[in-house]
Parts: sequence; C-alpha cells; structure tokens
Amino acid sequence: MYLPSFNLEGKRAFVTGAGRGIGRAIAIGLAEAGCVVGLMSRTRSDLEETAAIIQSLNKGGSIVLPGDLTKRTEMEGAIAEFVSQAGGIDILVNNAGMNIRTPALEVTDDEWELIVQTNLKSAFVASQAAARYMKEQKEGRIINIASVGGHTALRTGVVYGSTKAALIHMTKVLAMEWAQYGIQVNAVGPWYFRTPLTEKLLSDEAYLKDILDRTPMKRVGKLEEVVGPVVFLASDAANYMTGQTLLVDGGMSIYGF
Ligand SMILES: NC(=O)C1=CN([C@@H]2O[C@H](COP(=O)(O)OP(=O)(O)OC[C@H]3O[C@@H](n4cnc5c(N)ncnc54)[C@H](O)[C@@H]3O)[C@@H](O)[C@H]2O)C=CC1
Ligand SMILES: C[C@H](O)[C@@H]1OC(=O)[C@H](O)[C@@H]1O
Repeated sequence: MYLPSFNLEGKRAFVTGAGRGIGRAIAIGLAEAGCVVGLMSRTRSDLEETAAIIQSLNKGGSIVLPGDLTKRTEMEGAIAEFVSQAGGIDILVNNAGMNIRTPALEVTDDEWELIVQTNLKSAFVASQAAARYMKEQKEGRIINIASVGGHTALRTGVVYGSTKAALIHMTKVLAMEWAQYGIQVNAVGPWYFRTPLTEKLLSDEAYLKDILDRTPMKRVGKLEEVVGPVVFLASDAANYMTGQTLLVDGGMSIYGF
C-alpha cells in the first residue's frame, strides 16, 4: 500500500567526520537501519570507537578508513577502498566540517582556505568520487550536512556561513545534473546540537540564552533528531525528493517577532 520502507538493510553508506559528534551519530543510525558504514575522519582511534559501538549493535557493520578529506588523493582513496571492500556505495553523507569564528575584517587567507577546503571542496570531491560509482549502479543518495548558517546570517563566521550556503546550492545543482543517473542529492541544515564543535559555545550561559531566545522550541537539538532526517533522505520514503534542504532547527529559521 502506501507506507514506504525506511529499512536500509544491505545498503553501503560512507560518512565523513564519523569519528565524533553528528557524524558518529549518523554512522550509528545508518548501521542501526542495516547499513554497512564507511567511517572516515583523521583520527583512527575515534573511528575505532564508532566502529566498536556499531559492532555492539549486532546490526549493519563498518569499515574504518582514516584520512584527511581536504586531500583529494586521501578522499578519493578512502571511497575507492570502501567500494572495494563493500562492493559499491549507495549513500554518501558529507558531514565533516569545521569553523574558525573570526570577525570578517580579521579573516586570514589561511582561515578562509581551511574552512572552504573542509566544509565545501571536500564535499564536492567526495560527491564526484561517489557519483562515478553511483552512475554505474544507476542509483545513489548523497546527503550534505549544511547548517542553518547557510540559510540565514549567523554571528559565528562569514566563511563558515558562506561555505554552508554554497553547500546548499551545490546540492541543488548536483541534484539537477545527476538526476539522469538516478542519483538524488539532498541536504540537512541543523541548528545547534551539543558536539565537540559547539561544546565551548553552548557552555557559555549568555550565548546559550541568546540561542534559546531565537529558538521557538527553547532547546538545542538531540543527536538522534538530526539522524532521523538523514535516514529518511537515504530511504525509499524520499524516492521523489532531490535538491532539497531539510532544516532541523527547533523553529529557529522561521522565528519572526
Ligand atoms: N554541532 C552543531 O551544532 C552543528 C553542526 N553542523 C555541521 O555538522 C557537521 C558535523 O559537526 P559536528 O559533529 O558538530 O563537528 P565535530 O567537530 O564534532 O566533528 C567533525 C568531524 O569531522 C572530522 N573532520 C574535520 N576535518 C576533517 C578533515 N580535514 N579530514 C577528515 N575528517 C575531518 C573531525 O575529525 C570530526 O570527526 C559539520 O559539517 C558542521 O558544520 C551544522 C550546524 C550545527
Ligand atoms: C548552527 C551553526 O552551524 C553553528 O555555528 C557554529 O559556529 C558552529 O560551528 C555550529 O555549526
């Protein structure tokens, strides 16, 4: 009848930044849904911790693939190794990202390069690499982890916000270009979730109050609340969605007055 399947049994998913935070949560959630998950970040010990949690689930599986995704050879190499071991790639989650919170007048070239390489170019390189396999498979799902910061102006940095806005637009253009190959490209745009990236900010009571004052649901997100939209976009339930960005933000983006 009409209820689509959210089951991802046997699907092969690759997650960048899977060593901690949102990426670890997404990797575990995809494994719980039945995926074999390629785990990439720079720190092998972080990835092995994620892999151990997935092993304890007795669902899905994982392949640890340490590397620096700002280096094309390492990004392409990790995806090629995953495909070699898993037999293909059905889902790519471009999650890895970073921020250096500098006032616009003080941003250095090095800061610009690092944030753009990490948040935007690595996602493009990974998408190129994955799409070459997905095109042969005649199907694939690419899910980019953007930010509310790509949808509206945040005080946490012009470079970060620019990369997330660009990621949202890259999602649309790749969705349009790769639909002919059966590849769907969507994005998720979170507001604040407590992770190593935001822990310091969220520990500042005044800053947290500012966040909650702008958030109709009056709380930051729980990691499982960003995993659900990712699993949805990876599943049959999203078979007719492409080029879209789902904002997971407690209502922040619609806060008026
Ligand atoms: N935590 C939050 O409140 C929000 C996070 N986001 C986005 O969600 C994504 C994940 O964020 P968090 O989990 O909070 O960050 P995090 O800093 O806790 O984790 C980021 C992960 O990416 C990996 N990574 C960073 N640079 C890398 C590189 N060059 N090579 C390989 N791996 C690299 C890190 O090792 C880490 O595993 C990012 O794209 C971030 O912009 C978006 C909105 C809000
Ligand atoms: C919600 C934003 O993305 C938030 O802003 C930051 O500075 C952190 O990097 C979070 O990602």
